Amino acid sequence: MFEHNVGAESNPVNLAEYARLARKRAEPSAWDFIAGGSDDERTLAANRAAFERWTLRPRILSGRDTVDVSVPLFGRTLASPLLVAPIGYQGLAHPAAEVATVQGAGAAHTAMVVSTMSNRTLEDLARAASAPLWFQLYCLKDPELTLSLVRRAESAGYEALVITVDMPRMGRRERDLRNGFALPAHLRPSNLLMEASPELHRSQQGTSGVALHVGQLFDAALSWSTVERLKQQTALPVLLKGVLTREDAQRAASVGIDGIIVSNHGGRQLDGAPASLDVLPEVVEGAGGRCRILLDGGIRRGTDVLKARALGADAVLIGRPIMWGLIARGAEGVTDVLRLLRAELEQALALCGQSRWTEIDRSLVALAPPCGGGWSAPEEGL
Ligand SMILES: Cc1cc2nc3c(=O)[nH]c(=O)nc-3n(C[C@H](O)[C@H](O)[C@H](O)COP(=O)(O)O)c2cc1C
Ligand SMILES: CCCCC(=O)C(=O)O
Repeated sequence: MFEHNVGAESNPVNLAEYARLARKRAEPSAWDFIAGGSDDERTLAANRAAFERWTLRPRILSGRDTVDVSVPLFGRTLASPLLVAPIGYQGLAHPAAEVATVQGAGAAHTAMVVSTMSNRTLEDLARAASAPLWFQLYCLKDPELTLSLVRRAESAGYEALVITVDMPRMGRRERDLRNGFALPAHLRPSNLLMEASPELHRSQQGTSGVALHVGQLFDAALSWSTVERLKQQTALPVLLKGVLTREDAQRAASVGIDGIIVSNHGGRQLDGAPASLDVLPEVVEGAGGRCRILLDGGIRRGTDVLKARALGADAVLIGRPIMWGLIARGAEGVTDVLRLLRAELEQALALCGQSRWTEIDRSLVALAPPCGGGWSAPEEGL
């Protein structure tokens, strides 16, 4: 299983080794913020366990010696089906924060989704980019401030708008409550031009500064009408991030949403929500071919990416492993994590007797026979 292969740490050869290295280097409460999930962290563990339940069905003697993992998506061809997931407050991981991630992703020819809660402005990040950028939007209580973020992203050349819909309020992350986690004073939510709220930076055991800030700022009454209005207000492709049911996929498709990201926010929101991989087939069915389908949560190996494809994903997003690379080695670490994962994906594709990402179908996977041991969540929240 994923964490069993952890060996040399100075020169990581897989993502688990990056996790080890990053954990040693990170400030403990920042590590907890990044690694943790909500409540009992069941959904966090479920995301990984879901991949373990599927096996691959390799086909032999294919006679093909090339692999092509490029993906046509929203009018452009991405070099690979990997995207960097939106992650807020990357200054916790590295002094250069999102600038290093954008540079690292660019060097790996990988598209990146920039969070509303980035520590560097979306304009600065656009200037540092050499691969496509998408903008992730948190809908704020103030609709004008929300719309101004969309306009800024459009002007700066972002190519898609990802509206995160699973955080009308923040999940209870008990690690953060225990640590009295707050954002260090030198880190700011730079896209919000106002002064940051003092709560965000106030550390007090039993509270999370980040959660208090979300309570003040985010639209807790976020609804379909807000999403539909935003869809009308922008010409960018619009994706909803955080869809987990057939019903919501049907509705998203019926209001003209261009893409769905099947996600439980990396197990950080509703604990008890299903693993994203487990609900991928029903979301694909609900969307009925009308939206592109992406998935995130628990992807740590190239074979995981392949399984997500076989069950219906057009592309996938990578969250925490990007932070492991960033903590361990800055921009180079981000590039290396993405290169490792892509190399694993290409290797797995070839060993499955396939040559094209776009041609993979459901016949590539089968449910694994139940094994006695079961999955236990690694303490690191890997
Ligand atoms: C530290 C951290 C910060 C995150 N910040 C955001 C964010 O600002 N916006 C968002 O839509 N999702 C955010 N997410 C969720 C990720 O985009 C993604 O859904 C999740 O991390 C994927 O799971 P994985 O970490 O197992 O790959 C964050 C996740 C982490 C771990
Ligand atoms: C204010 C949101 C912080 C980033 C986030 O989405 C998360 O921690 O999951």
